[in-house]
Amino acid sequence: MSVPLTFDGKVVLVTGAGGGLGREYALAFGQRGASVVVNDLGGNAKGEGKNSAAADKVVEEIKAKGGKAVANYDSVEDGEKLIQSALDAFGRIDIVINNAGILRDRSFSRLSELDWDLIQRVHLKGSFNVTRAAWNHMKEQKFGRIIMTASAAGLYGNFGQANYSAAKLGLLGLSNTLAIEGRKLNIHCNTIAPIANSRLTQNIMPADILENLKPEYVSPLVLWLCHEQCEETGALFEVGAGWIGKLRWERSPGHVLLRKNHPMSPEAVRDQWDNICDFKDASHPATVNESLMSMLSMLNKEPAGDGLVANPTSSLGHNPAQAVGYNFPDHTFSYTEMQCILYALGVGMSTKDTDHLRFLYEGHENFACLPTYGVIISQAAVMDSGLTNIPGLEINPTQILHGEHYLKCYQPLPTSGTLISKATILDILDKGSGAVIIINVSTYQGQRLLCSNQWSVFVVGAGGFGGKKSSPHTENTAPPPNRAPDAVVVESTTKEQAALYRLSGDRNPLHIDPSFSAMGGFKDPILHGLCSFGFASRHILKRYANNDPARFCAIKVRFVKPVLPGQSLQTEMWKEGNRVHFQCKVKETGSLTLSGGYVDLYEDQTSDPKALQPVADLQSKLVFAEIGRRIQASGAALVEQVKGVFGWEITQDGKTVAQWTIDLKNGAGALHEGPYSGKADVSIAVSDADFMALVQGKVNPQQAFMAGKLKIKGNIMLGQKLDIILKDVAKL
Ligand SMILES: CCCCCCC[C@@H](O)CC(=O)SCCNC(=O)CCNC(=O)[C@H](O)C(C)(C)COP(=O)(O)OP(=O)(O)OC[C@H]1O[C@@H](n2cnc3c(N)ncnc32)[C@H](O)[C@@H]1OP(=O)(O)O
Repeated sequence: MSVPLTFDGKVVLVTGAGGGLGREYALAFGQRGASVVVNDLGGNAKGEGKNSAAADKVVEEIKAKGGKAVANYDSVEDGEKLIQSALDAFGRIDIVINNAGILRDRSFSRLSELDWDLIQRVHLKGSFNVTRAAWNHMKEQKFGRIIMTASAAGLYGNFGQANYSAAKLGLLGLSNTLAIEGRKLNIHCNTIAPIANSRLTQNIMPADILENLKPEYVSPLVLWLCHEQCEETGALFEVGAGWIGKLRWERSPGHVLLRKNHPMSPEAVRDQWDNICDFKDASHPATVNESLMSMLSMLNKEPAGDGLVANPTSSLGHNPAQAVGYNFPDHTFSYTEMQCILYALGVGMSTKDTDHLRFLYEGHENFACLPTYGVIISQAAVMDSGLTNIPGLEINPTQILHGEHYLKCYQPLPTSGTLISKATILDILDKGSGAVIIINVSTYQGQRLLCSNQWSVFVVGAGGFGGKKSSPHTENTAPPPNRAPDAVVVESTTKEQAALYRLSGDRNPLHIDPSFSAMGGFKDPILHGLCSFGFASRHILKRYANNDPARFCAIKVRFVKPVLPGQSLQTEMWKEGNRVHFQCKVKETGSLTLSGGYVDLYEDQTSDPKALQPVADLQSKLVFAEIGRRIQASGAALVEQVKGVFGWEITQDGKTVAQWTIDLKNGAGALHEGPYSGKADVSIAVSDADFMALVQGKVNPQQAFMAGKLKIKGNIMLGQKLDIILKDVAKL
């Protein structure tokens, strides 16, 4: 035998409980252990008069059966008083049954404003007042059950009941939203439409069924919906004569009328009327999101271009030009080795590739940060302050796509540190189908510029504001040479690629939340553009720069089509001097996703020392800069562990004129000098004469170092693993 449902310890308020359905609910709750507040004003069906007898009688009935009950005679318009009765008598309120109601039936032409107002005040506002007074108590105790009473007149309409129908369907709307707001608080709200013996039913139902329209056939549903075991919320039931049915919305698949070259017009609606009203393949949206998504899925079936929905309502705000020159607040970004590793995983690196280990393992002797991590640092400078708070701009976040990107690296990124970024809106372009916001971000470590980024943010549907079409400030893409690619790499992204990539910082819901991406016009969340960019750039770094981050100078690309997590990326590369042109396709579909891309590489000095260019007249014009290659040193076994390659570059008028590298594979005696303590910032010391000889390529830097003519100066702490970062080049 199943366990009976009881309500011990629970306090129930039933409004309009002096007779009919309300009385039945009150008795049933009382019988099953609940403490009951029996509310009834004691007026007649039209809401006239007052009489305490009805409520008192029900209280007595409950008590006679051993139950607990008190009476309340207030109008539901004074909701606070009803709840106060429950608190005064029983100390809490758990369940509210909004049942009280009156009728003022008249055909619509005779309906007065008073008829309208009275009905709204008792049914809709009364239920609101009572429920709101109970809400915070339920919220605090994390339990609440609420019933709203609608009616078939509200669901379907009924002659002479315009006021009543409106209030009854209004209660359903109220209940739907309370169910959403209460879900996390364990407050459930459901609506019932009891089928009563009325003029409506009298004409269409057989007499034996009408006899069965008894209140005791409704209360079991109400009790179940109010029990703590019941999970149902936000639902609507018709109930009567021993039958219970659940209702939901049904929507026809509908028909998209707006197409390229086919404007919306009343004639188009007329011509498609049958299709609009055809319920074959109907859907049953239960939430706003579901409703929107099924609508968008219809739109996506239409050829609106690249899977995107035309969005004629998107705009860029009242004064886009005002935003040009806007400076975002300076942004501080701190990160550790772990974030470098997380980013490397996010752009598809794997321990399956042993040469990826230097980006995935902080203990690796050449552990490094991928150069494209610079995009994450720069993005935070914009996103942390937000694109939606810029004076003059009003951007719909669901319409933002990454259009193009340019990254220039001046120094390899440290594997941890605190960097400062400065971001500015450089220009805003009107591209017709969208607006492009160009944002420059420069990232510094102290005073040294490490990298700069140029973001082209495409706001779909926000064009046509009369702005300029192009900007002299933008870095341009470059088409690939007209020949078959020199190299092709195909690599699969995973289904979780976007979920993993976003952990590095780009939390745009477009890449994870189906309802958000649906609002952007996509069937499924799409991969971050910069994730595909990360894949492609490391394909090039591996193929043409031996995975050496110090050789990565710059990258530019346009995002032409979205990629879905799980699709494979095919990077096609063409080498032209120090520039590697590239483009990326989605292998499964063959469509181009990254176009006009290029990576510029710094000269390779490690493999070909002879490539060092002698420079004639540097004496007074040298600008020193370090290229920041890192050496790892650790503890007692310092000599063996100080391995690797380091180097620096010299620039003249902002251009690189010489780069040197030194291989420490054979030991680094100079590091043995001095007390090993303190910080690990070091500099290079070299004499004037040796310096010029080095610059002119007359001396091999490796030999100069081994001969002690080139020294590393700085302190190292024993017993700790350290990154030695070349800070400066100093002349002795
Ligand atoms: C700093 C923080 C900012 C954060 C922002 C980024 C946050 C991220 O989380 C968001 C992402 O990662 S989104 C994913 C990556 N991006 C994409 O998938 C976009 C793919 N591209 C498209 O869909 C279309 O190209 C599309 C929709 C962009 C354009 O298609 P259409 O509207 O059909 O345009 P079309 O008719 O081809 O061309 C019209 C004019 O626009 C120019 N244009 C086209 N694609 C562009 C693009 N990708 N970038 C910039 N400009 C672009 C065309 O050149 C043309 O202009 P003109 O007439 O002057 O030649």
